[in-house]
Amino acid sequence: MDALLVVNAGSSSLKFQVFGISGMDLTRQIRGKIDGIGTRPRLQATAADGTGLIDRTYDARAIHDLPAAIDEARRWLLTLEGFELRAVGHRVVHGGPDYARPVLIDAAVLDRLASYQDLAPLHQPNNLAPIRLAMEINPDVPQVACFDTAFHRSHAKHTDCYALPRAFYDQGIRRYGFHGLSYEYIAERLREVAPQAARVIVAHLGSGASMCALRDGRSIENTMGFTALDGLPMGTRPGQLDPGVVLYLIMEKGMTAQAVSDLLYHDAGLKGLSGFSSDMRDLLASTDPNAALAIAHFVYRCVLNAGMLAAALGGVDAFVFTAGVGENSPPIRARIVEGLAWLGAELDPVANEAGAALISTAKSRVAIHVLPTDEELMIARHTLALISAPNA
Ligand SMILES: Nc1ncnc2c1ncn2[C@@H]1O[C@H](COP(=O)(O)OP(=O)(O)O)[C@@H](O)[C@H]1O
Ligand SMILES: CC(=O)OP(=O)(O)O
Ligand SMILES: [Mg+2]
Repeated sequence: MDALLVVNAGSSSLKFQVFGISGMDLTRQIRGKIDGIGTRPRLQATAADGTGLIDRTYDARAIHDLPAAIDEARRWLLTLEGFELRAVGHRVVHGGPDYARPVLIDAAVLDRLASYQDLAPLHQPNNLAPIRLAMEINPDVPQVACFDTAFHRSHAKHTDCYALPRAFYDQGIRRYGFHGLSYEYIAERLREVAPQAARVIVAHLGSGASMCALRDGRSIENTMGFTALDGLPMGTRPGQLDPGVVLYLIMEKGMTAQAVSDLLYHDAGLKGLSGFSSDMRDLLASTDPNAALAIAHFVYRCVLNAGMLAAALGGVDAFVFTAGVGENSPPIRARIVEGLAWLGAELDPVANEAGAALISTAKSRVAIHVLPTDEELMIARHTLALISAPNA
């Protein structure tokens, strides 16, 4: 069968899927992921009918980073039979000022994408490594890069700029925003499940976390900026931080730029505040007061940022939870919705515990949805469209 491979390297997980292609039709054949990288690595894959193909756990040291996960996933994928690889689609977190839509990758594109490495050090190197590998192994198979930043390129300029001299904007120092493939998918789902909702806040709460304001299905604002450090607190990133803290650490505490970068990308957020884990499941299961502090901070910042996006939208018709925490954690959803009571949001606790798709009461003024995201499907569609009509 002609097949398309999708690769999505996140900050704590590597997701991969195989789609069968026939003309412009895509049929999902395999869903796979390695999550808990560096904490509790686990490789799982299922066939189209949900049958388990592999479920293997590893010692944290065996798969301690994304390159190790890529290696393991590749070894497993090579054992599959019956697929003729026709294209590979990749999630690439940063598209910089140059890429407002998916692009076919060649050596020049790859060089350009590598130049954004410092703008997304937790992701970009891991996004580009499998591209280089596939170029080496299968140089004739087309590869497509799909960007987290592209969906936000519709933002108005006054929302996109920082209050810095204009030259900095022209150099590309802008509020790009991320998780765009996820928001693009959710916007599409909302056209089916809530077509009347014009003003929507989507909370993508995973290991990386952000929120997006959708007006009529288009992104008008989000909580991330130039890099994926801004906005909400995350597994290992602090979210919004006074830049004065960075200056103080370098100028007064003598930290090197690299040490500050490591702190902000790897040792802050839930991990930094709790002192022991970046994984929300660990914090929820713990009785440590520092875990409670990390959760309270996370919930508070989510509520605060939702208020900001509500202002950008001039009111809220619907609120969507998605990604690892948003899709799977009833207690976190409950606490965030409690903080949105001022907007007229009211939770149906039974629906929330049951993991229903709609978790608000009938009289809630904001419809609260839980919609599993599907970045991989968006990547597959963009990839198929580009290889079918590369010059469109
Ligand atoms: N049942 C759960 N309760 C709370 N958090 C969960 C649950 N399941 C997964 N998560 C959280 O989801 C995160 C992974 O989300 P995901 O969107 O897959 O992340 P990423 O793509 O950024 O690697 C994990 O770090 C974990 O904290
Ligand atoms: C942009 C980003 O933070 O991505 P992820 O949530 O996959 O880490
Ligand atoms: Mg992710």
